Amino acid sequence: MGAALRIEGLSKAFAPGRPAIDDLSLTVEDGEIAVLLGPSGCGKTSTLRCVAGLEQPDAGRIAIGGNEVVSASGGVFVPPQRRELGMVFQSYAIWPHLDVRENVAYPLRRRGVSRRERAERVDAVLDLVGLRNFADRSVATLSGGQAQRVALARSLVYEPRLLLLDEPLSNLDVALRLRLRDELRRIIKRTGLTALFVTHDQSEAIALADRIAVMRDGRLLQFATPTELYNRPVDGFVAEFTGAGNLLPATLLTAEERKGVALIAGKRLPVELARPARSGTAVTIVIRPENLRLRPAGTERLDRAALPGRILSRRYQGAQTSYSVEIDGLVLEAVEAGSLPRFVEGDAVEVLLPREPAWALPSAASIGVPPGIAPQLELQTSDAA
Ligand SMILES: Nc1ncnc2c1ncn2[C@@H]1O[C@H](COP(=O)(O)OP(=O)(O)OP(=O)(O)O)[C@@H](O)[C@H]1O
Repeated sequence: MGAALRIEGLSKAFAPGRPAIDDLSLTVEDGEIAVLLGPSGCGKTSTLRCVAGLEQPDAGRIAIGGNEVVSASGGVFVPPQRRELGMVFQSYAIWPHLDVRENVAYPLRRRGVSRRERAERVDAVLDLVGLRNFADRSVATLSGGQAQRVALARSLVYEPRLLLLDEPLSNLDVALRLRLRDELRRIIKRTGLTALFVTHDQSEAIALADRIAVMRDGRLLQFATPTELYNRPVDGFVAEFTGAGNLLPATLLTAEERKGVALIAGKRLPVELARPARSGTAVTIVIRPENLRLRPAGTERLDRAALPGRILSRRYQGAQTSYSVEIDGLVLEAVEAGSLPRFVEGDAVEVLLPREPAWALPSAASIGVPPGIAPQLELQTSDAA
């Protein structure tokens, strides 16, 4: 028994020279929810369709549960109906002339499952998706969220080897989408199924996934847990695509292996390096706005991690307020939780940098600080503790 899903060297081009999928490799473990995340046109749906057997790749291999279903070079192509997959799409695709129970029972009827077993399995799966009381309702009378749960129940009822979901929540209103995404994770986890889920919505990916695969231009940039991805993005694109982030230019004062100290707005900041780099190298520091703290200027002794600044603008968002803060020529974004904003435009504030080392990416260009400059820069910090 191999991994639940193994994709190796997958490539597909619909037009010459413009690959929709570009040498993509990905392994999804048994019982894992993997999410393909990326901007429109990056190749998420094409990848899912290759796994489903709705598209033939130009190169690469796909194995489901250890069984090869596609090998472009080996001439293997198992048709979709023999891959034992569950599929849920944006459009619910349920039969309008059948009631809820008949819709969910349909795949079992097609597989020749007995009437009695059908009834038991349909009841169990309707319980799971919270639609037991709707079993005899016509699907025409259901809300969007209920209809999508019927589609989900129908794809779960025959216990597929792999569940494929393509933006299944995107037709629903915001409140329902948020509720159903949490429910969806709970339901999939209770069945123990392996799932591959496509979305362009980073908050949906973070809430649903065990691991997220970020794609751009057909390529896989990073495949990692939501916390790893959010806190240790491999590059600026992943950092920005996974949520708001401050990408700040800085210079490494010291560096050893993956640890270092960077100079940012005249302050020394401990950093963790995405890739080993030498002192004097230009880096980009990634700090999430919610990891910065604000306090009124002059309330306490200016300590090592506090940067004096001024509020440029604020955006009140109800549960939180976002601030743009100007610090020594840099503009930082900071977020404060709570429904009452504490600062107004023009306020003098201090920005407290996180205590734990900040994440530093190699910058495209190194500014190459000449030897001897770094110690001088260090002396400029008012309180180099
Ligand atoms: N059948 C097709 N014929 C021609 N080009 C296609 C076809 N399907 C996809 N493409 C192209 O391949 C690229 C990847 O498309 P794909 O649908 O996989 O992206 P996606 O990441 O799922 O985007 P979205 O989030 O908008 O659905 C796009 O440039 C798209 O235009």
